[in-house]
Amino acid sequence: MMSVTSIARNKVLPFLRKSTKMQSTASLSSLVKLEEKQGYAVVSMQKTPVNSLSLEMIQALSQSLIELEKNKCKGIILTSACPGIFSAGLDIREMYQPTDDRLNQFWSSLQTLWLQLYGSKMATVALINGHAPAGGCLLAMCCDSRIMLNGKSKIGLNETKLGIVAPSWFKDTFVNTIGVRQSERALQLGSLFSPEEALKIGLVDKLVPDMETATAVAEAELKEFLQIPGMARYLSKMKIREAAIKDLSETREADLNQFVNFAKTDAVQKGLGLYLQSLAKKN
Ligand SMILES: CCCCCCCCCC/C=C/CC(=O)SCCNC(=O)CCNC(=O)[C@H](O)C(C)(C)COP(=O)(O)OP(=O)(O)OC[C@H]1O[C@@H](n2cnc3c(N)ncnc32)[C@H](O)[C@@H]1OP(=O)(O)O
Repeated sequence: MMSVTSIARNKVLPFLRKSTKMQSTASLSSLVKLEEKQGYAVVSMQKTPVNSLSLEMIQALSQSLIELEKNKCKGIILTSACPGIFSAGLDIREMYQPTDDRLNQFWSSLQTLWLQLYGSKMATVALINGHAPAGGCLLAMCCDSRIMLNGKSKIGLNETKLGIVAPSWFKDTFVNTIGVRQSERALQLGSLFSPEEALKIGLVDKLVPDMETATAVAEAELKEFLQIPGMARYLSKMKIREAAIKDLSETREADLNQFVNFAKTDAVQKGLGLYLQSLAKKN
């Protein structure tokens, strides 16, 4: 098995682990690119056009983290290869008129990815090089630090604008990042923030003017985290995150049932259908 450190610089890592529920190696590796750098890896989402988090995309991200941790990778920069978009969040088509089996797999895979990334022993930096609504914002918040490209992109948990409700673990991640009051307001309003606004409320840590600067700043940020003794850094992170992680770990089944029942209601299905139409009409 190839290790992250043994592959040639910038070479794409194949996905090697097999699982009955997981997609094939070829389909997963086309969605996420892993590049080895000196002592860390860049994880680029490359599901065109908008890195929507479909079941396959979620599993590809999960699989990447499994491989990286197995290969003793110490840190990652999570970013996007899609111009102008970090991630458009959950693939709305997964929730619209789904089959029960697929909807279950979809949500359960998302729970797994959140538990992996939010609780990762690796140091994690999100390089948010474009829009990051809802699930895209969640992915970024799972990281230890967020660098955002300044410009027209927006970031936030906009679920209520779609007539859906961010689950407790989305809320916990938000509260742990920006605090209770800002979260209460932004969750209700489904606020999407400009990079400047996101910086002001602590949703992102640094802004960068262009991609060249972004890469350098993200690398420097990751190195700062990696200079700290790993166990001390990880256990300190867990002091903040462990309650939320424990909560979902202990209530996964109930959370899954709640999501499935909620997603299948007529009101939610109608709302998602209209939202999909409005996205399609734009083009
Ligand atoms: C009682 C309590 C119980 C609680 C339990 C229930 C909990 C349920 C919670 C579920 C949580 C959901 C979290 C989410 O992530 S929902 C998704 C939210 N995402 C969005 O709102 C983003 C929508 N997209 C956009 O705003 C824009 O696309 C963009 C990201 C700003 C990019 O704009 P741009 O102009 O560049 O691109 P287009 O809009 O033209 O899009 C290109 C094509 O991509 C399709 N698209 C976009 N986003 C999505 C998406 N999220 N899922 C699927 N498809 C998407 C779009 O339709 C275009 O497709 P087309 O080319 O075929 O027209």
